[in-house]
Amino acid sequence: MALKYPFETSFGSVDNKDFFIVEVVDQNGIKGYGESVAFTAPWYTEETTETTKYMLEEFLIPLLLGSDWNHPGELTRIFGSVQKNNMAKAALEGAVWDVYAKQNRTSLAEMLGGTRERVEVGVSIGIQPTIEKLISVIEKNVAAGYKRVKLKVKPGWDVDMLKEVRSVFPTLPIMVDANSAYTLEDVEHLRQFDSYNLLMMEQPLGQHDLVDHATLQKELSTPICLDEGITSYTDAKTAIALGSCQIMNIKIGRVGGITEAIRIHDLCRQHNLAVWCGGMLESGVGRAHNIALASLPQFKLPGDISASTRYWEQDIVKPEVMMNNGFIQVPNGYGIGYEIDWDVLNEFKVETTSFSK
Ligand SMILES: O=C(O)CCC(=O)C1=CC=C[C@@H](O)[C@@H]1C(=O)O
Ligand SMILES: [Mg+2]
Repeated sequence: MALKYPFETSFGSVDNKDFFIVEVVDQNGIKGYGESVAFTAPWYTEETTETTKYMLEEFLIPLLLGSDWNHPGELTRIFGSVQKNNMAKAALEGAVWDVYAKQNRTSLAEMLGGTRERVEVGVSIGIQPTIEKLISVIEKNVAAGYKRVKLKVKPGWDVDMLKEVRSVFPTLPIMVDANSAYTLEDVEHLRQFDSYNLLMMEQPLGQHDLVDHATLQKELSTPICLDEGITSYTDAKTAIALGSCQIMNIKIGRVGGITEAIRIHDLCRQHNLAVWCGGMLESGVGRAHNIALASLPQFKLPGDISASTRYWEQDIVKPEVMMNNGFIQVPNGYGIGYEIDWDVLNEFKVETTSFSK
């Protein structure tokens, strides 16, 4: 699916999202859906759309079909014989969770222990060609109702940019995401970010460098949030023990599924760290999973879960995901609470592969 606008980060630009939808059907014909969230190139994590497909076809689907289990919460253990490949695991596990909620005639949000009727959301804005263009993009999103803005930063597009943005939007809740564009040698430079009253600074340093993030957090008053650095419950436990961050971004795909995401949520709740739900430029299917997860109590900060229209001319779910005044209503229909719009999905479909028990 072509994005409405290219999404530029410190690593490069995404113009299209090439992904697949996993459909799981139970013995009674109940269908659940999951989405692979990896990109076509491995810049964000090591996975790509094609590695996800390979891991599912060769390992994860055969494991699912060949094992005995009663609850989607058991899949993390069953998939444990495959190392990493979290986005592949999450695509399948998410579809099973959807079936399970539908079998139990409840919404996915309720099944997961969600407590919110609506979730607060913000918008993530990529690097723009000019400051003027950035300011007009922010204006447009604020006018649409988004109340928190995340700005991508990299060396050369950071403090000067923030100074100008802050002069136009003095009170707007703003955060930045560096996708590991800095090192500890930049500490004096990064200290300047403290002047701009930022909600947080997301993943400034190396992807898995929890030690350097802990050192940096002691130097900055801006809270550090980890994204790429948290790929499991164990990472979250280590980051908390070291003081590597004050906030965590939870992405279902990055941590290997909903079950692991909830374990991290519960751990952060025990330690009083706020979490929020990150995005991967998903279609409506992945977005629906994010909305359900973000209804859990420790999701205390707005997530990167924008409306379908922010990225897509036409989404593959009906109704499309809608944002109203900075909030998305948590659907109360069974499962993910959105239907697949097959007319639209079939227009984008390249191939289908089926597996059965
Ligand atoms: O899906 C969204 O709206 C958020 C997108 C977003 O900010 C990101 C998606 C994927 C990789 C990154 O560039 C970035 C992030 O790091 O959170
Ligand atoms: Mg990020």
